[in-house]
Amino acid sequence: MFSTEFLDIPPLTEAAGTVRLPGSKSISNRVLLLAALASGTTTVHDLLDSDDTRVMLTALAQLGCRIEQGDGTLRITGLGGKLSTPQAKLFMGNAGTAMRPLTAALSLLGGDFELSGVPRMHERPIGDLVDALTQLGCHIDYLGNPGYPPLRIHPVTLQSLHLDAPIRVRGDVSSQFLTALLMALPLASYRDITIDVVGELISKPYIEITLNLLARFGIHVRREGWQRFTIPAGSQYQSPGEIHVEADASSASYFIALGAIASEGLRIEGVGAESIQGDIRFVEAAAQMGARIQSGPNWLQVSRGAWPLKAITLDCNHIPDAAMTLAVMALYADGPTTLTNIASWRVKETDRIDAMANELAKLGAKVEAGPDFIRVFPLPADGWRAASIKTYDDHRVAMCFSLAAFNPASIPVRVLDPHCVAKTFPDYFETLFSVVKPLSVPVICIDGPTASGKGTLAVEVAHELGYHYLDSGALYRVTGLAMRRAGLDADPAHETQIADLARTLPLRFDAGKAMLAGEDVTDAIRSEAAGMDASRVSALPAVRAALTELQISFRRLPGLVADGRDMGTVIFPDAPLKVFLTASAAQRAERRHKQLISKGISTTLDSLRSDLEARDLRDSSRSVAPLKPAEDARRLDNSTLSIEQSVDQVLNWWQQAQPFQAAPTKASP
Ligand SMILES: Nc1ncnc2c1ncn2[C@@H]1O[C@H](COP(=O)(O)OP(=O)(O)O)[C@@H](O)[C@H]1O
Ligand SMILES: Nc1ccn([C@H]2C[C@H](O)[C@@H](COP(=O)(O)OP(=O)(O)O)O2)c(=O)n1
Repeated sequence: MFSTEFLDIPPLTEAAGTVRLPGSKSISNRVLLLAALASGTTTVHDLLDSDDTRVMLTALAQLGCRIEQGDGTLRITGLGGKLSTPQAKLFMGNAGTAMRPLTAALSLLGGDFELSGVPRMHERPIGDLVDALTQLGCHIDYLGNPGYPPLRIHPVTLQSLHLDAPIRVRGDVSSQFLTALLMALPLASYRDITIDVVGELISKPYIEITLNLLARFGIHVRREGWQRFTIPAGSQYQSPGEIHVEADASSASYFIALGAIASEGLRIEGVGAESIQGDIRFVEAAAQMGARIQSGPNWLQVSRGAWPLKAITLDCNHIPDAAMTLAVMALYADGPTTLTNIASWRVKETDRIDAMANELAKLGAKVEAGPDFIRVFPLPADGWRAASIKTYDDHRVAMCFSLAAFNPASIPVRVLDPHCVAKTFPDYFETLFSVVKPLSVPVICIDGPTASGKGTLAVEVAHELGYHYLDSGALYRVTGLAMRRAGLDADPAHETQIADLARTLPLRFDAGKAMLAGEDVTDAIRSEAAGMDASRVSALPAVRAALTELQISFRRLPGLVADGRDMGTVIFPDAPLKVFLTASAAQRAERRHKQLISKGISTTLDSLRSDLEARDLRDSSRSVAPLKPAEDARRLDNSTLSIEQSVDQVLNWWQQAQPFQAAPTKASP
C-alpha cells in the first residue's frame, strides 16, 4: 500500500495480464456480522483485509466473539444471539457497512453501547434507521447532532418490542438501513416480523446480497416486490460452517474500465457472471460504452472494443458505487455521458457528485452536475491538464482517477492521499501497476563518491515518493563477497569467473536486508574491506556488464530512485533527474566513521580517510563507467546540509520537473 502524501502515476499506454481481486467489502462485513450473530463457528475464506473489515472485526472481538486467523482464512465463533460483553464503546471509522448493521443488531441484543466514527461518519445520516428502531421499542440516543452518529444504545428486552405492526423504514436514502434491519430482526423473531419500505428502494442489488447471505445463515426472508419483507417466526441464525467471499465487483469496475480503455485482453479473476453482487452489472454499462467482455462463473475477460468509447445516458441506481468509474471513462467517449439517479452519491464517504465534478474539472473536463446526476463531456487530446487529484478520503475517487493516466496527452496524474484505497483495496495501485505498461518509468539517479550520503538520501526520497530503491553499490559489494568466498581475486585473470558469479547471484532484497542464498549479508557487505572489494570488482568491465540487466530490472512503476556511481551516466541515461552528490573528504570520512562505530565496527578516522580517497581515485579513474557527474546532473554538495535539507532539495528539484502546480509537500531549504 502507498502511504505517501501523493502518488504520481506516469502516463500509461496499455494493459495486459491477469488480476486477482480482493474480497468484496459488502459481502465481507455482512458475513462477519452474520457469523458473529450465529451459533457455531464459521470459517471464512477470501475475506477482504481492509480498513472497513478491520473496524468490524475489532468491534466483534470487543463484543466477545472468538476470532482466529488461519492460513488465508478466518474463524469466527458466534455469540449465538447472546452477548458476553454487555457494554462497550465501539469505533466504526468511516465504515457504513459496520455502523448501520451493528447499530440495529446491538439495539436488539440488550446491552449498553456507544458507537462513534471519524468526523465524516458523524455527517453520514442514520436517522431513518434509528427512527425505525425506535418505532420498534429500541432505545437509542444521539450523542451529537440528531440524525447522525455518534449514538448511545440502551438495553431493552425483546419481549418489550412492538413487533405486531409492520416496521417502516425509508429506502430512498441508503439501502443499508434495510439491510441493517434484515440482519438484526431475526434476533427477535419469536413471531413473524414485517418490514415495509417507504419510498423507492435504492441500491436493490445490495438487498439481494443481504437476502442471499441471510439464507446461507439459515434465515429465509419472504419478499413481496421491493416493498415488504417478512422474517418468519422462529428464524434462527445458524453458521453454514464454511463460506467463501466473492471478489469485489465494484473493485472489478476499475479493471473492466482498464480493459475497455487500453487492453487487447485483461483477465479479472474472483468475480464473474454468477456474482451475487449488483455491481457486476457494471459490465453491461461498460459494454454499452464499447468494452468487449467475456465472462465465466468467476472470471471476466475484457478488451477494447469501440474507440473512442461510446457516450451513454444511464440510470445508475443499480450500480451506485461502480458508476463512479463510468464518470472517468466518459473522458474517453465520443460525446457527453450522463449518469442519473445517483443522489446516494451525496451521502457516501464524501459528497461524490461534488468530488467527481471538481476533480474531473481539474483535468480540464466540462462537467454539469445536479442533485442526482452528473454529465461529463469528453476531453480532446489538447484539453487535458496535469492535475493533483484530491481524494476526499474516498477510496473510489482515488481508484477511478487512476484511469486518467491513459490520457492521449501523456500527462501523469497525481493522486493525493493514495492510502485511502485501504478502505476496500489496499493494494489497488500495486495491482494496477502489475498489468499496465507505462510510456516510461521515472528514475531519479543519485551518484557520487563514497560516504557522500547517497544511500541515505535515495532511501528517503524513494520513501517520500513511494518509489522503488536501487542500491547499486550493494550489488557490487555482494559480488565482492561472493568472489572472496569463491577464493578468487579481483584481477583480469578471474574476470569471466567473477562476472559469472555476478550474473547468477542468488540475491534478494527483503525489507531493506540483502539476502544471499537465504543468508542475511547486510552487515557483512558494509565493512570497509567489503567496500574496497566492491570497488575492485566494479572496475572489471565484464562484471559491470553482468550486472546491467539486473539494475535495469529495478525500473518499475511507479518510479525508481537509484544510487551509485554510473546511474546517470550509463544505466539510466534518460533519467529525468540526476543528482551528483558530494561532500568534502573530511566530512565524508567523519560520517563514515560515526556510521561504522555506531554499528560496532572499530576503525580510525585516518585509515577511513585514506581508504575513501583510494576508493574515489579507483572509481573515478577506471576505464568503464567511471565515477563522474552526468552532463545533465545537478550537483549537490551537502557538506553543510542536514539529511533533511538534502532530501528537501532533491524533492524540490523533482517537483520543479513535474507538470503539477501543487507545491512540494516539504518546504525547500
Ligand atoms: N547530509 C548529511 N549530513 C550529515 N550526515 C549525513 C548526510 N547524509 C548522510 N549522512 C550520514 O553519512 C553516513 C554515510 O551515508 P550513506 O548514505 O551511507 O553514504 P553513501 O551511500 O554515499 O556511501 C550515514 O551515517 C548518514 O547518516
Ligand atoms: N553504480 C555503482 C555502484 C557502486 N560501484 C562500486 C564502486 C564503489 O566503491 C563500490 C561500493 O559502492 P557503494 O555505493 O556501496 O559504496 P559507498 O556506500 O558509497 O561507500 O561499488 C560502482 O562501480 N558502480
